[in-house]
Amino acid sequence: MTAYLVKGVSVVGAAPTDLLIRDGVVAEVGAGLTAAGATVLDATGLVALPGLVDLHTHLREPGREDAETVESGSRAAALGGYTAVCAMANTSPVADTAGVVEQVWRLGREAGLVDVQPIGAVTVGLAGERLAELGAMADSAARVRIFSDDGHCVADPKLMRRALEYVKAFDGIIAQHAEEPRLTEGAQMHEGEVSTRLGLTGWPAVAEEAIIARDVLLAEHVGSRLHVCHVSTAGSVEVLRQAKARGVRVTAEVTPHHLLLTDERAATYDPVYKVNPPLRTAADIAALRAALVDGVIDIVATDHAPHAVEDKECEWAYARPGMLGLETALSIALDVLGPEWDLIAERMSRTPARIAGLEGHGLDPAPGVPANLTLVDPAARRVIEPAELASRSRNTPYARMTLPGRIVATFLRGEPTVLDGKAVK
Ligand SMILES: NC(=O)N[C@@H](CC(=O)O)C(=O)O
Ligand SMILES: [Zn+2]
Ligand SMILES: [Zn+2]
Repeated sequence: MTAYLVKGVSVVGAAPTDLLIRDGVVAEVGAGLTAAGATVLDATGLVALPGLVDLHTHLREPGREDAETVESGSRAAALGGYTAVCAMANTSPVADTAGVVEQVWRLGREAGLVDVQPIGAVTVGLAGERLAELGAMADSAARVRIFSDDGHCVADPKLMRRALEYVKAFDGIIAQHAEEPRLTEGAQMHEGEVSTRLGLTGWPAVAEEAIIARDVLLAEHVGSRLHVCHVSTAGSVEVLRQAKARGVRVTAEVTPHHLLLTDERAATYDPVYKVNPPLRTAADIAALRAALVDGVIDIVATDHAPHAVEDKECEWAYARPGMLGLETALSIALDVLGPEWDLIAERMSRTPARIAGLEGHGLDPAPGVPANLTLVDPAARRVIEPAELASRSRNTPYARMTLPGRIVATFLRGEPTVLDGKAVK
């Protein structure tokens, strides 16, 4: 195993120092380190962050390997600075049994680029009718702790209650895609001025807010853990703020795209901007940013949703919702938050690792800590070229945009997965 001596790096924004990475851990931290035989990396001007952790990734394997595989998604993640991702259950077949979650977990191990933690489905086939084998998935080799029907809402309140009760036994979490389906029938975009102007059926904010309000009450009643996926409205932030103030065990995520892009993008009719929940208004964005800073929203999660060309390059109404996120998330966070390294580390690494219970992740580089970390060049700017992405899909909403920040290197347990901005394997 090669040792790496990282010279002159700023650890989470602190004064420059050196890091010695050896035998899978950060062996030493301090100025003027030397180490015979170590590969020296000049990290002048670079910032070291704990490896990023994504609580919400769609890897599409099994079933849609043309859009993404565990391996291609893992490579995209590593290039984005991630060392761990949680893989959503809406694959084909659905990850609703011990067999499927173990398959995804094993594929992640074989790829060896990030730790892939499968999320299990809440209901059989995501159909919302009966609970999947939550206990068997929890007891499997994949040790599933987060369950989600993401892509669909667990709309039945009784089923949601039973799911929350069931996972309480092993301190599991239900991650809800909050969308009251009766309020979003035929919806194509955010319901508001722009949808009226374009004549497209709207997806009202209340469809999200009503489910979050219900679910925080259910979680409070049961005393169980709820996680809210891709929060997108100012009203949702207020519901979460009140719930947290009462001590409800709820955590919430926001995506990079909901922090940056508005519903005005739909006026292009380019389906790359079609996503669930839909892009909202500038006022929503302002509320989401403030909530991310004050902690009402706990984390940034990508909702990386790769789609094949035929599912995206078609008429808006027929296009699948979703956009890529892994390779651009850190850049969007930098753009939105500025070089607030401690906040970025908190929202993109430490807190998601803690929520998901991922051991060895989300820890700042320090002596003895597993070397799961990423090196960022904050001064670099890059033009996003879809064809250059490692994802098998091309549906990035940031095509040809110039974004700040570049991932220079990523280490997983002391082994580089990215060096000099390129994937190592
Ligand atoms: N976000 C999306 O628009 N799409 C996701 C599903 C989801 O996250 O709801 C997908 O699987 O493509
Ligand atoms: Zn969703
Ligand atoms: Zn999703």
